[in-house]
Amino acid sequence: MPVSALQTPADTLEGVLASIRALTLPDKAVIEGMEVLSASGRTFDNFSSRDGKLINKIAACDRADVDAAVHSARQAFEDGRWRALAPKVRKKILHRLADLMTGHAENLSLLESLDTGKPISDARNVDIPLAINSTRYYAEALDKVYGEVAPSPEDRLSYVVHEPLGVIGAIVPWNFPLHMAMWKVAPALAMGNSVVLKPAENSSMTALYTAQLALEAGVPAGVWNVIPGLGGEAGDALSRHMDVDMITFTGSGPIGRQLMRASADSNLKRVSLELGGKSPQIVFADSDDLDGAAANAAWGVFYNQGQVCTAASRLLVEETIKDAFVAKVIAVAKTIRVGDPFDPKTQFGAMISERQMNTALDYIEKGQAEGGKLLLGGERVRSESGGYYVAPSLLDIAQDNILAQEEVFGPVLSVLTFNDEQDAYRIANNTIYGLASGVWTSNIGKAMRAAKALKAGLVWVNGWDACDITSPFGGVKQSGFGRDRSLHALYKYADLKAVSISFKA
Ligand SMILES: NC(=O)C1=CN([C@@H]2O[C@H](COP(=O)(O)OP(=O)(O)OC[C@H]3O[C@@H](n4cnc5c(N)ncnc54)[C@H](O)[C@@H]3O)[C@@H](O)[C@H]2O)C=CC1
Ligand SMILES: O=C(O)/C=C/C=C(\O)C(=O)O
Repeated sequence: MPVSALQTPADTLEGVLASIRALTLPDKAVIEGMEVLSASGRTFDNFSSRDGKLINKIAACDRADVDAAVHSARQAFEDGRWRALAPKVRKKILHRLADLMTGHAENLSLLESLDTGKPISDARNVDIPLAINSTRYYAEALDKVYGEVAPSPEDRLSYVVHEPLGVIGAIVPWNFPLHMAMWKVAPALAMGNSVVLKPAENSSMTALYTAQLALEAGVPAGVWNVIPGLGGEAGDALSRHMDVDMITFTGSGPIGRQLMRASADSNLKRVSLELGGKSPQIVFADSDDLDGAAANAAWGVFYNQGQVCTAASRLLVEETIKDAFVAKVIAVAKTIRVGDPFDPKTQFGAMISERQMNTALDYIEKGQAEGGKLLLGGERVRSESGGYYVAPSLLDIAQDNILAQEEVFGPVLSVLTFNDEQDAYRIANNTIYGLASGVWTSNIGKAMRAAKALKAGLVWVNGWDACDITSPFGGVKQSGFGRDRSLHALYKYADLKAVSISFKA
């Protein structure tokens, strides 16, 4: 059980390594308020992305553990130990959780960087603060959930209330482990549900740690269970469970499809899917901030080593400024400090796994084989460390190149050109995905037309990743459906009940 409170973050590589050595690494499931081994006693190996070495062995939950966790969550839901608390009490407890996460932010950052290979500075400045922010946002929102009074005859009162769904199964990925978890867990809990969370097998530790903090904050046992394990075992069993009311998921398209099949084959549980993307960033020649556009073109895809569902992986630049603009992007990319994730100065760390690294390298090779011209990077770096590092890479491609269509989920930026507005929107929309999109222009009319023309759940004009928790996040087409963030995500975890009462004398 974690015990440390506010710590001063180490500001050297040696200091971070010493802090990590001092940590107790979470490795057990959290079910009914207890840290438990898997029922079978099996574990899975958790490897470091930074150097490929074994970090620890974590409980490998399977069907039996999922049954226990869902049973615990159901009991907690039905007896009302959480749902029936006054909203102001639940709010206070979730704020207390956010306070504890803040107190433990350095440990959470260390665990996140250790598990994923992301730079410690990103974990400290982005992942963990955003996870805390989500917790606070939904703590604050939960006592503002009002129902409606519906038009009725005079001797009748008809009203509509939002009721929690019951047991929510949350399945999250490894690219922003705690951040993605709290996008789902915080609104689901705020609405009064119980949650069974399955973290990705590469990145279970911050969720396990935070579930312990939730107990300390006063979230009753059983209300938030965490079952680490393999996707095909724990994740599959959760998705097929007859007593889970909803699966909320972020991850790959193939698993998203599988979750829908599992729902259809079991109890028709709701499914909310946040899947991948091939997001375009369009740069018009009339932009008066081409330096800003270049910085966003680079960081829009290289942040988190490109492992972001909204990665701006297609740069669409107006033909007339192509060469000058691409030179600017390359200049920015060359300043990115690739290095040891535990060095606080590092801006770009390791990819999650050997598999993910090889996927990125394969795509770079295929892109070139299909005529793409490599402009930067394209190779594995820091290989002597044993970790999984790919250089920020840029390719000039044609529209029929595989890199114009398929998600790489790695640090690979593909450059395409367009001639006019309609050409830009046509190319931008020419994928199966529709998650994020961006436009750089100084023409307000063009910005408005682009916002309308782009088929995406998110459109950012003159800035990439420009929204926060207050805006809904999610996609159209094969990027999925359902939204995280904002009040829309809160209501996603509720059902509507319409009541009509006669008071005729
Ligand atoms: N939209 C996003 O943010 C993400 C997209 N991806 C995409 O997916 C590709 C493969 O990455 P993976 O880690 O393999 O993604 P994935 O979709 O397999 O994993 C995401 C989560 O689903 C779970 N899962 C896996 N198989 C499952 C099953 N049969 N039933 C239920 N849950 C299951 C995993 O354990 C993990 O918790 C990446 O290269 C990337 O293109 C991956 C992670 C996040
Ligand atoms: O915008 C953010 O804060 C991060 C979003 C990342 C994802 O949803 C993802 O990569 O899955």
